[in-house]
Amino acid sequence: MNQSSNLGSNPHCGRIALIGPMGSGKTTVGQRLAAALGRPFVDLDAWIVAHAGLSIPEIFAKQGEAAFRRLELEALVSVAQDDALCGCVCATGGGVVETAACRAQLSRDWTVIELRATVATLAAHLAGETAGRPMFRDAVSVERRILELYERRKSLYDEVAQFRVSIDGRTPEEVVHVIARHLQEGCDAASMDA
Ligand SMILES: Nc1ncnc2c1ncn2[C@@H]1O[C@H](COP(=O)(O)OP(=O)(O)OP(=O)(O)O)[C@@H](O)[C@H]1O
Ligand SMILES: O=C(O)C1=C[C@@H](O)[C@@H](O)[C@H](O)C1
Ligand SMILES: [Mg+2]
Repeated sequence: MNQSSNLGSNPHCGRIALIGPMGSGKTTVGQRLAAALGRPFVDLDAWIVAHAGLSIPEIFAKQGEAAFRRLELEALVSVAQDDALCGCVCATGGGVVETAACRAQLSRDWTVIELRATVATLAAHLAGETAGRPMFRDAVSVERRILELYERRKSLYDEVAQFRVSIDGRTPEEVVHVIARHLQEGCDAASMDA
């Protein structure tokens, strides 16, 4: 299924950014969506790790969260300016919306799609994977931290997202299908999927 020819009518339909909390499937869905659309895929977290030569926990530990957020902005801007990544699907990090300049960049140059999930779904997806993650450091419980982060970021996701997809009870392939259909409709459909 190569649908890239259907995406030209909307000025934002060049680059596609997936946003949403950790564990919502941005990387998993992003890879599959890019393959389905015949577009390049880029994962912002992986881009940062490759360019910094450090893992994300190492960046947080050695340079702090503010430095990570600067790298995240640098990564987003670089991807947006890279001709080889024209029309790419980009899986962002869960906290990309915390930086105002990232939100401005996303609003200006990207089709932004938010993946939404309940705390239970996110916790299930992250099971066994939260131990080394900086945002789960000192967390009382995984569920509590997921909720805290979501409450802090909810309005920020809302500010930049043009379309929202609930992933609860859907396979990655089903999520891809919902997004691809929305893009095919020229991004004009309702802002939340049915
Ligand atoms: N719709 C889905 N159904 C079932 N499992 C899923 C779904 N989406 C993602 N997963 C699983 O959840 C886990 C987290 O997915 P993924 O790494 O894609 O999330 P992410 O949003 O990129 O997270 P992060 O912000 O940490 O990068 C993976 O094990 C993945 O296989
Ligand atoms: O939610 C967050 O703040 C983060 C999410 C991950 O994707 C990484 O970008 C990093 O661990 C920070
Ligand atoms: Mg990811």
